[in-house]
Amino acid sequence: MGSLIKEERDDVIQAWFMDDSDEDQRLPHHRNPEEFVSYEKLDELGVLSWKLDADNYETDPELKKIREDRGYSYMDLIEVCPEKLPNYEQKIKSFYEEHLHTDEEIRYCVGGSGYFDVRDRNEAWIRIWVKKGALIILPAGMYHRFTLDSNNYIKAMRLFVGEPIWTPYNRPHDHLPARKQYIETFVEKATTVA
Ligand SMILES: CSCCC(=O)/C(O)=C/O
Ligand SMILES: [Fe+2]
Repeated sequence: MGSLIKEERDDVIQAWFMDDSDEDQRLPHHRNPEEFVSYEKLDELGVLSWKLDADNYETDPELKKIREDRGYSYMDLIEVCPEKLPNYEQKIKSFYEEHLHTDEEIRYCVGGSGYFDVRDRNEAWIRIWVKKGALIILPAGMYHRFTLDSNNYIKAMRLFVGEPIWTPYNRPHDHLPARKQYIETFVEKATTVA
């Protein structure tokens, strides 16, 4: 995972660069050889992650603190499977269209698993596999998509600051302020390093 020291998070979150194959989106799509992506690299892209106690999410003090620190007042649960999600086929298709949101996308996997794919600075796809216990935050303005894996089920907590806005803006939506601000963070980081 880029670092030789194993982290607790590795059990529930893994990330790797994707191959270019058009095969079933629910397959892992590793490159050959596999190229894993470190948390540091995800962090540079603005993607944050934690491993939490998903069996006790209702009382978990760590989740409570993250919500308080980041102002996540809204919370609901979504189950992605044909029996539980209305308009399942349509939703699955739209989740996998490359899109961005004008706010963070915060998802906490409390059951099942799935893949969040995000673009790196060179437009390569990074696949982030989340399993039970993984909380991830994708920054506003980042192009991404979501698919179930071959287990075909995820139960996720959705968090938000205030009233949620779920609108996906399919690529291209480069003119949106959220996208411009996201790009600007790279420019700022590059300037700071130089
Ligand atoms: C696992 S939650 C469903 C996916 C979703 O809400 C989203 O916006 C994907 O980008
Ligand atoms: Fe999204």
